[in-house]
Amino acid sequence: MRQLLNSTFEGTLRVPGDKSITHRSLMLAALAEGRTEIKQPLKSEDTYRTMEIMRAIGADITELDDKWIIESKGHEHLHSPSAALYTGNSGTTSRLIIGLLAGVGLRAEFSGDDSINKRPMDRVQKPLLEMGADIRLKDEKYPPVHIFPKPLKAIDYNMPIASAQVKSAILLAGLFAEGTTVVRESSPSRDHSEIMMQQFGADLVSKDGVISLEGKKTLKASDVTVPGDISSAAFPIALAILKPGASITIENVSLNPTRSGILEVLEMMGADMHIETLPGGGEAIGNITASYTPELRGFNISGEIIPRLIDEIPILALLAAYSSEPCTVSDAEELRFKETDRIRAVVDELSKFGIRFEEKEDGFTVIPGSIDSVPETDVKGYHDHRIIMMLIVFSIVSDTPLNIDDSSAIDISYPGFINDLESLRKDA
Ligand SMILES: O=C(O)C1=C[C@@H](OP(=O)(O)O)[C@@H](O)[C@H](O)C1
Ligand SMILES: C=C(OP(=O)(O)O)C(=O)O
Repeated sequence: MRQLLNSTFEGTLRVPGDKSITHRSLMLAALAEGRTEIKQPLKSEDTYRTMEIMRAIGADITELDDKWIIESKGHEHLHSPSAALYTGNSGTTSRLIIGLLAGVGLRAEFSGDDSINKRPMDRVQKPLLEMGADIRLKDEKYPPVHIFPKPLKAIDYNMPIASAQVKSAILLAGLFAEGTTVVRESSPSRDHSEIMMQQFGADLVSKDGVISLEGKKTLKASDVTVPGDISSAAFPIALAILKPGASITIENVSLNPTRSGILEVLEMMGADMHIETLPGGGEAIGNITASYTPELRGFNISGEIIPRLIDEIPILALLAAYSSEPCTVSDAEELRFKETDRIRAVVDELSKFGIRFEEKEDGFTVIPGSIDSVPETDVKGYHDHRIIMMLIVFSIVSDTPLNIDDSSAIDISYPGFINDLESLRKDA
């Protein structure tokens, strides 16, 4: 990483495929009858956990260089796994497979790594119990999760939190339930499951925050081309904005409005950024060019935008530290239930450099003007990919080595991160 210091960054990049879309395409391909090609999938720790689980329940998956081919005889031919499943560090795998396994009517048990085994699963269990599922949790909240086969009936569910993982688990179960499953959201969370279920032939309508899905319909295989992940793109974009002389274009990245809240905040901050939308159906895609912006304005975000940028808040905190005005994030208590408590992690690590925060239960305010000199410092990554990549961007922007205890978790979502930055490096 030290080779990235004292450089500037210029050029064009394609970030790896979208993690949320890759997980869902593996799951829907396993449930559908026929052959699905997933083009440009994200090959990362988290998506391999989903792949292994789809194999363990009977999907036939071939990995080629630039695509995965999934052949399945449909959900009726899937079977209970012969051993306990492992979801690693992946919240999306863990939450979504509860809905999928209960929906198909399989018997299974799973747990994950130390972080997953501390993340709440009762948020998914609750609506599924209402559907008639039999799901048991450790201490009524955590993995190991045990799922037993039971017939399901549709429910009408008001989402108590904005969570695409909970919504998707209900919809995956609803595919096989008797009746019409309805999910009501007050703030829109990412809608990849809805878009992809429609593509695979589900009878699903989504309008004004109400999603209705008819149960007991057979899915048909359908090819998926995975766009670049805007959550991964956020790191080189932030680098471009903060690093004098930098200008980076990210091509072919998801611009789905339920994911692109970060771009709205960068506009509020007055970042030098140009967005070009590309034609196509389904998921919105485009190219983003971001360039060094010497003066950044503040922001104050809360409410409906939060789920649309939830994974970008660690890197937004770094951008906020370089702003000339206060920056406030509220209504983001969900950050405390991610790979680590991301509010604590951001505040604890960035405070080491004199960056001043007012921490709240549901977010923080960053006080302007607090960065002056950045000394070489030991920092912690908490085995959280988003925290680690934020710290790496900070190190590069400040031209200061930051000694991160362990960077291996980058592979959870963006295995080629350092190489991609290296490819953009121009010696200063
Ligand atoms: O459904 C998904 O693919 C995801 C939903 C979000 O989690 P929540 O549903 O817990 O908000 C997000 O933080 C996570 O990275 C991926
Ligand atoms: C929170 C994340 O993922 P997951 O919930 O799938 O572990 C993330 O990718 O930032």
